[in-house]
Amino acid sequence: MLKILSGNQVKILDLNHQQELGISSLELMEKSAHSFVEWWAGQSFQFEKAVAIFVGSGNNGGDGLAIARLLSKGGINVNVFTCFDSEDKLSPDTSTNLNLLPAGIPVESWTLFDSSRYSAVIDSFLGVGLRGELRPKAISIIEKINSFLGKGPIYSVDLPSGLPSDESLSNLTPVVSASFTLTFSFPKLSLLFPEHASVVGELVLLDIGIPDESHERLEGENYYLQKKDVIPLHRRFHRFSHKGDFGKVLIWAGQKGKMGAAILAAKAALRTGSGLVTLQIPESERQIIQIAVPEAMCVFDPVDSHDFDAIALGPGLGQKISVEVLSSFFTSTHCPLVIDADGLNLLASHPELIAKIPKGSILTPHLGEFSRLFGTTYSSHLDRIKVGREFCLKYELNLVIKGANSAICLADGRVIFNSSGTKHMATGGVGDVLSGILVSFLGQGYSPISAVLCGVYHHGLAGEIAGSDYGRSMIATDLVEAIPESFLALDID
Ligand SMILES: NC(=O)C1=CN([C@@H]2O[C@H](COP(=O)(O)OP(=O)(O)OC[C@H]3O[C@@H](n4cnc5c(N)ncnc54)[C@H](OP(=O)(O)O)[C@@H]3O)[C@@H](O)[C@H]2O)[C@H](O)CC1
Ligand SMILES: [K+]
Repeated sequence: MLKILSGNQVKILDLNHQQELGISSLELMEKSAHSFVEWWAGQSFQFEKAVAIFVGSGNNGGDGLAIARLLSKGGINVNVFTCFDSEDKLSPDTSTNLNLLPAGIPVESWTLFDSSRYSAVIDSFLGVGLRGELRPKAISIIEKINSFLGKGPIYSVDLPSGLPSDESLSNLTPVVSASFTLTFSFPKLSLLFPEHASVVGELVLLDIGIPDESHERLEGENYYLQKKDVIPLHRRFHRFSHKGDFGKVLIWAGQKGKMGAAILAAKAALRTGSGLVTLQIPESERQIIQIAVPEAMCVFDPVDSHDFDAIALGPGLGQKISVEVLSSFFTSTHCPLVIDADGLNLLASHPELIAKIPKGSILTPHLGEFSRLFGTTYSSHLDRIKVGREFCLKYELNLVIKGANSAICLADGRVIFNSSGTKHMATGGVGDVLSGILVSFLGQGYSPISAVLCGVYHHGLAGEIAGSDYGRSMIATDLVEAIPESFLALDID
């Protein structure tokens, strides 16, 4: 799995890579520029006017100069806008790239940029080298770049200029508001925070040939979950496998008027491959379940939890369950649980029960549920993750902080950011689907860590698949129906 390093570690990463493979920093910059231009070529852009490229004096600016040369070579009309006072301020590789720029490319001061004359802007002013408060001139440059907003796309190189790589900003005013951020080697941590979504735009990770192992050798507990990581975690079944091998799961969910949550969770568990799904629901609501999900069984009284391989608790449940019932359920249950929605709200009201939850269980709060569970509203994702991580280490639980790039805090102290998903998943019932997917993997004998990684990744991928068909019209049922395609995309049968 790809480790997410800090901005300060980028220089060490590059140096190690250079020493091991004999690649110079200039060659690495060239690779970065090539990866950007290859991505660009795959987008089939049709721009009528020129592309403006803002370049700073550090290596982020050097990337921009190399990109300018390569785009121009490919027939694209580019103008370079320099964000430095004198050439002796340039980093050595940036200076080399300025000298390599073909004579025909106009090079002007950033002050002369007229937003009406360009079709697109590339922002390679500041990258991971930003330190401390932005100086006034840098703020003016960022405002100049942002004067292009509404006139065309802004492509930020590595980071939107002004965004620190590892901090959470409460005020995003002096930050470039990118349409796309194309980040090299690993996603910088701050690109994954919900409070920065408006300046990051679409996030694209570009490979510049530094292997995952080189990242792994450096300190850090944050990781980025990708398709290649998830494939080997799946259990393989054979032709003699029977429905018992695929697990017996219980979903304790639903109340009058909220049976949709129970239906979505049950359907998701079945589509993820559960052999037997039982719903624990109020008896008055049984008909809707038997009609909507004929494959599922229903029970109406508390059951013996030993009969199940995994249990999900919470979707549409309401909060009428007594603390005594919940306490004895946790104490008598030994299989891992998935706790969501009202299950989390019950825990928020009775935090003394948290220590009784079976180890390895998975809690899946969205940001609102997270605030209730931890008793504070966090505006900084960095703070949220820190608290979540300590919680998981203390109680040996796993936590999925849901959202774009869901952050998964594992019981072993790692924090894993998911790469799959789409903005179209922000619709009712999508969380219930995740509960069903997770309990299904747990029931199939996956370890809690494999279950949470596979589950969160599939959920996002199914969302992408359904989103590509339905766009903003996507509903949670479409996501359930896309689960089979997400298995096909990973070649899991
Ligand atoms: N492995 C990789 O990912 C590679 C990434 N590359 C690119 O390199 C940059 C990092 O380059 P670096 O030279 O370390 O730093 P930057 O270009 O991001 O920033 C340096 C400039 O920032 C100015 N600065 C710093 N702090 C401030 C501030 N508070 N206000 C205003 N300006 C600031 C600094 O100016 P000084 O006057 O302080 O020197 C520099 O101008 C990375 O992001 C990638 O894009 C490599 O190309 C290949 C490998
Ligand atoms: K930048």
